[in-house]
Amino acid sequence: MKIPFPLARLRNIGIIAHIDAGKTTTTERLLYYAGKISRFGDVHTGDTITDFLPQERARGITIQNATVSLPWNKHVINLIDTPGHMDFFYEVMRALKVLDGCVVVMDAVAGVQSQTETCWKFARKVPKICFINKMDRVGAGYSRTLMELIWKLNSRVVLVNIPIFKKTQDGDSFCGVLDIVNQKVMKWDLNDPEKIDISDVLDSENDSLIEQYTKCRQSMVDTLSLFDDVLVKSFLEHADGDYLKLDSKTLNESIRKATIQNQVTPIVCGSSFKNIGVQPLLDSIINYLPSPLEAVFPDVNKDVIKGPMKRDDKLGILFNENKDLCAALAFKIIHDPIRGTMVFVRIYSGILKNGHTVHNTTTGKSFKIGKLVRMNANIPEEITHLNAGEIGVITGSTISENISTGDTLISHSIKKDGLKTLSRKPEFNLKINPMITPPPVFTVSIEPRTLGNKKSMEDALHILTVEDPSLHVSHDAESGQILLSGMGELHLQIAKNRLLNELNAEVEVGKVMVSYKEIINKGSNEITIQNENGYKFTINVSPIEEEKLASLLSEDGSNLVTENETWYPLGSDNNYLVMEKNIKYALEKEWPLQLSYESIVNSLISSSVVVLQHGGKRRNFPLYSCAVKVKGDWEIPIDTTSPMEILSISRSILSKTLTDLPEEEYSVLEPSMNLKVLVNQKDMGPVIQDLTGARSCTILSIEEDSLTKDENAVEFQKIAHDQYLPPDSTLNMARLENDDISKKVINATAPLKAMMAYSNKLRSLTQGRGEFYMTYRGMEKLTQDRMNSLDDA
Ligand SMILES: Nc1nc2c(ncn2[C@@H]2O[C@H](COP(=O)(O)OP(=O)(O)OP(=O)(O)O)[C@@H](O)[C@H]2O)c(=O)[nH]1
Repeated sequence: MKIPFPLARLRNIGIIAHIDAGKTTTTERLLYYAGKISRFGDVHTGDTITDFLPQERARGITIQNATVSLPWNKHVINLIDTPGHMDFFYEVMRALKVLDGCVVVMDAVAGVQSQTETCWKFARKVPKICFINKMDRVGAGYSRTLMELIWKLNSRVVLVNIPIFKKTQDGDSFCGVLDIVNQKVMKWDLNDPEKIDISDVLDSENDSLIEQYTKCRQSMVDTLSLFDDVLVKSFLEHADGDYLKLDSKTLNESIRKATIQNQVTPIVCGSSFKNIGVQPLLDSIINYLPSPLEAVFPDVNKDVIKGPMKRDDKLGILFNENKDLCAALAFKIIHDPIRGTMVFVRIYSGILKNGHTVHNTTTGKSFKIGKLVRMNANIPEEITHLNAGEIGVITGSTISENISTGDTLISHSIKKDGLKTLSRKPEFNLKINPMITPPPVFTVSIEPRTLGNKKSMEDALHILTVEDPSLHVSHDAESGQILLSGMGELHLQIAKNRLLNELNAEVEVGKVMVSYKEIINKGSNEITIQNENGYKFTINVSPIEEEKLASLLSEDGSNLVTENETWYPLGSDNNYLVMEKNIKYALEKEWPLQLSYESIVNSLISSSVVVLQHGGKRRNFPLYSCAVKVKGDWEIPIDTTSPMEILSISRSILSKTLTDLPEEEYSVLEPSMNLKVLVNQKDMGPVIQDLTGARSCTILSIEEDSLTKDENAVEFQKIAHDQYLPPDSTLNMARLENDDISKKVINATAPLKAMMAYSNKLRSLTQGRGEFYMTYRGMEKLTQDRMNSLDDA
């Protein structure tokens, strides 16, 4: 038998950052230097490996995650190139769910940009290294970017390498890096991407370089010594307290430990476009980011995994020490015109084999899987099995109706049909908590061109939403229209193009509108139905108290089990199905019903989603932040095999209890955004006037760019002060108080509706110098004024 690839030599990583930081260009160079491609493509010519969708090539931006695998120094790196545009943030969220570490790419001119901040915060538990890219550009600021990183992202840094420049007629030109760990000067040949001139820094005749090296080393050791006693011992005993004598192996081990513990971020720099600094980035991925054996444990339902999870060299994570168990998470689904449905999975435990039967713990269904493949961007490679820690794809005719994004799959690692053996163990019900889909904020109406096009429209919409769960389809009860909702205007534009051009749907798409919701202000009556067929359900709906929800949610927002209740998310509108522990069946030793518990829950989920989507009494907008509570006294006949009656009973109770609530108990909500506008001092007046006047924004603060009012700011300002930063002509610019140069940041909250087409307005108010970023803040009740403007619209 083939010996499995050692898990310790595997890296599952993502590449994340603000739009245009250079993620795809960097990925392309990583593939090139790893020997996976013989020439690198370019985002301008639309021939990169990871941006393979027609729309990605046409627009030069990444829209969906692309997985590639590359060898480096006897290791394998599975890498996901993620999109940087905020409309596609769900892609980043789902990649981070299955990755063990990530590379954060920064544009050395732009510094720490807003979407990088968002990604960084979301990835707070994931070990990271940072690649300061675009060092070749005029205005690139290595130390200025680092300063921002420390202040804005609150991280300690370890400078693995720093930039070096050569003098030219036009000034300094970026040509290589000074490797602080290995004491090397590395200079790349601009005419030959393979050629590097490497020398010992101490042999250099450049005193300033030696001084920078010495100071960086000292700063590195001082930072690492805060966390690592082994390093301190080595420094004192073997290096005689001399910073330069500490060997690179000890340093690398220490950086690795501190990175995996999330205590420091190693920094490397370069220019992907000019092929400088990419090989040291590859080394750093291997040296500092965790293997699956060192990664953070996945978040699972604690009711079935009672003891601590353990790690095994070959089997990955052991749940309840079960060595037969294979557990995987489905994190992405695509429909390939030739290969059919393809489900991307991350294996956490055991081995998944071709043709084995798997059990979906989310739906309660079991089925046989077809072929397994490993994807390199859009090129598949057939394989016989997937080992723990690996990322791969399941294909086969049975999977399309049996797996959705976020489902946990269980299989027997050895026996082809070994589910019977597993089904007696508690971990048969293991759930790796899925990612939560963010609420959509924009909507378009979709109509078939003719009645005959209705079926093909529904099929196309089904494919779109299965592939991208951050798109939602609903039905407007009042107008009878089908509505497609998403995360932003670009998101819906791309979806529209896919519908028309890729999926060939004959549809008319309306104009983009903001998604409104409704909320109930108090709980509805509890209604019980008990019928002669032996069904009994008691259900009511109440508004969710945010504090209660926050106290229940695990850190990544998905594990909701209390002593008496389990909370199941209902789509993306912050609605939940709350199942009380069943009084009758919970006491039985073995499950007495024909129908699985999962299919009962799934029926209740389906009916709740339909009724809540049907909308509130004010404007029929979908209901938001509701808990549908099913009391624990429910009963169903023991021999029922179909959930149909559960669907219809629960739907009728829910509709009735919501209809009984008077209209005054419903309120309309609109999406509210956190807004950050960067402008020069002299443009502030008109920008603020426009925001507070026509756009009803609330200004929260006005700050200097790159300063943070965060409570950690003082601590991190001190860290920034203590950290040695190499000389950088742009460093002081960040601190200049000169009104013409220093940018101000206006922080505000804004109703999304008022911010539509804001980029044109800001451009005209600031002669193109202003920038703005928005992130979703939450749904807010409409003020009377805004309610009136809704009436007028
Ligand atoms: N000068 C310079 N330009 C670069 C460098 N790396 C990338 N670029 C350019 O930056 C632009 C964006 O590069 P991409 O690689 O598409 O950036 P991205 O982060 O993948 O973008 P999204 O995936 O759309 O978020 C392109 O014009 C690249 O050629 C670099 O090192 N130096």
